[in-house]
Amino acid sequence: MMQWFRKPVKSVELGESVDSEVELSDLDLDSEVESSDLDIGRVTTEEEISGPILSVKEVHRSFPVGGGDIHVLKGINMEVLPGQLVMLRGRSGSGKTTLLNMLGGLDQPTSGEIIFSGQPLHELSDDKRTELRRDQFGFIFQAYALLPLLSAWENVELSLRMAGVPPQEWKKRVTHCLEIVGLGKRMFHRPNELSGGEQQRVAIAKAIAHRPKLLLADEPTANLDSQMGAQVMAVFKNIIHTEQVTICMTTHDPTILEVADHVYEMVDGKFVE
Ligand SMILES: Nc1ncnc2c1ncn2[C@@H]1O[C@H](COP(=O)(O)OP(=O)(O)OP(=O)(O)O)[C@@H](O)[C@H]1O
Repeated sequence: MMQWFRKPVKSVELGESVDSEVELSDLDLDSEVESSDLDIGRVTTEEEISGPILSVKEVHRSFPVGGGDIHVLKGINMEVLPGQLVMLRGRSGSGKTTLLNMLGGLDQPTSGEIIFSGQPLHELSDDKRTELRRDQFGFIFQAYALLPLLSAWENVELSLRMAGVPPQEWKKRVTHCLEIVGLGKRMFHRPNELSGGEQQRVAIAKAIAHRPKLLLADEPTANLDSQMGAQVMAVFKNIIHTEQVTICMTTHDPTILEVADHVYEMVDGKFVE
């Protein structure tokens, strides 16, 4: 059995510099987890001591372009442990999104292995990968992917409906998810009645509603100012505890790196130290 340790991380300060658009008191972080828990000491589960949730071995990805091949990923190796927040950092075009798509089963490597919770993603049929994505993965993209005519509540409910969660569970789960992202008082607002940071937090609630094991986020703070970005990161740290989710995300933003358990620096399709 492999034992692992969490690197102590600095949590995002939630109580400072409140701006007018976002009420930080909305963040009900203390209802289920003490703020001090954001840094340290939580109970290690059986799964955590049993090894990585995601294991990537020698992954390459090429795309056919104009009669030739463009080699985008050039031998990626990584391991993600349950409950970690892992960031992929690198310049535009370095291959971050290509890798994230692969980790989420949206694309297949040209060669190499991706093992998720013991299952070889790279060998699964399209149908099996679709099923896995629906049940065990959550996705957050830069553009919030919220339906503009639906309220925050309805947007989150829709994702439960699509995941096949029984209707009698929707109300409790939608309320819970919106509360843990700090939107208990904004549940019936439509996206255009919310700030960018709030919309991104609805997108997080939507992505975790069906209780995924792995959350994949592509530049989740890219369109946000630094305060809103910090709030999104605080929500990420919180849901790792409350929802037992593992998070892999891409970023350009050097100011949020300190909340990561591990940062992989990507240059031209490879990780560098
Ligand atoms: N389907 C594809 N066909 C051809 N080339 C592709 C394809 N997908 C990605 N690429 C190329 O792979 C390289 C890496 O793209 P990728 O989107 O992964 O970079 P990135 O690091 O996420 O960049 P950004 O930070 O700008 O989003 C780019 O040069 C891109 O043009």
